Amino acid sequence: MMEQYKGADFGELSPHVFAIADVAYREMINEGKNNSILVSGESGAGKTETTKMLMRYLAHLGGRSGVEGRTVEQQVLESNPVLEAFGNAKTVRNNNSSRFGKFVEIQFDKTGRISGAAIRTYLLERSRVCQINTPERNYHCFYFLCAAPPEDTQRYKLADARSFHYLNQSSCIEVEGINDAEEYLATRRAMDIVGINEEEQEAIFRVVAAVLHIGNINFAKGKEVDSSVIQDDNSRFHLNTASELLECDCNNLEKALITREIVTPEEIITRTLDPESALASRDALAKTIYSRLFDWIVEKINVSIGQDPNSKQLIGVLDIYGFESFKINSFEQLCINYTNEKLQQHFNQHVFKMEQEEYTREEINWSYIEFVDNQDVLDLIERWIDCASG
Ligand SMILES: Nc1ncnc2c1ncn2[C@@H]1O[C@H](COP(=O)(O)OP(=O)(O)OP(=O)(O)O)[C@@H](O)[C@H]1O
Repeated sequence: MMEQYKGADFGELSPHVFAIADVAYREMINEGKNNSILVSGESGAGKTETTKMLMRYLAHLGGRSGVEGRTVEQQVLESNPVLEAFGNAKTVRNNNSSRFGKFVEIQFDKTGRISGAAIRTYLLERSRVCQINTPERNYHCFYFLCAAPPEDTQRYKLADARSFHYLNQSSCIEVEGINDAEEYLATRRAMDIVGINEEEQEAIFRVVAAVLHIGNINFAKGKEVDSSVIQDDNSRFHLNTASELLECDCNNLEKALITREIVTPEEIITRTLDPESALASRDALAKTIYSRLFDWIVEKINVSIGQDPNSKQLIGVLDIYGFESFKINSFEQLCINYTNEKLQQHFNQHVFKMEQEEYTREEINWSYIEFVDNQDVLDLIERWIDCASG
């Protein structure tokens, strides 16, 4: 199929993602134009799969066969399983839903060969780390790690996924078509290819396990008013294990969870927290650690793939998270849907509005094409943001 679309005139063959990638590549080569491809659609529509096909096609056109070692295109393609393990989860709509936005910039040299790449990610859904509902799951990597070979799970003091609060809030632990044990090994192999070494892999999974242990730390009321203590021996075990895995002092970790420091111009005031606030601070810590781990992995992949400082030509592929509407929508859905509306407006602007204005200007006889203009939706959200920010 790739061969058929290679160099074919746009529109000559049936519509296909390869046709879009082909025209982007040809224009870049022939006219020196950089191009970006926006892959949009609601959640589960097939954006991520389409993005992978676009990248495979670009690798087919600009790849360097016969090159020794790991090529840029191989690393870019192999970064998908790694990013999906840490940034994708089962949702109501999609068993492998991307919970972040991704912009992949593929750089080419003068001869049209791929010479570097950069991956930028946006807005990982942090709330999922601590809160999930049936029939959804948390991020895949947690289940992969719980299903790892015994020597690995023992090292991280892990047990069945059902024993962890961050996973057992949903009754969905296994997903049809996903073999967590095999995926764990596949993720490790993909990490090797993208240049994450054994020691770094250990550190990554230590942090993943630590997040699970943090989620099992519970609090009881302390003697003082509005204070709390570690609930029982079980919670203390998880606190100790989390601090071992994170290589931090156990007392400091405990203090960080049950107190809050308020910095004033004069002094730093330490206040104790009631059990409910301590739980909130536990969850905030888990979310922050996980999202920073994700950013670190992306950064690591980028360093390993490498950028071409001399590259003048590039093709960007944007895979955003799709539009979502649940029974209860949170701030995250507002951000996701606002982004989608904004991109839809960009599409409307270029495909309908500007094009038709040009027809009018040039007095071309054509029949007006109706489209749903979502400007009112954007006005509503943007004016609300303006008001909220004062
Ligand atoms: N071209 C395809 N061929 C076969 N199956 C596909 C194809 N595209 C998508 N699918 C199926 O649909 C599922 C959802 O696709 P994908 O993850 O690409 O959706 P998405 O639009 O990126 O969703 P989200 O916004 O939730 O990340 C895939 O896991 C796969 O099972």
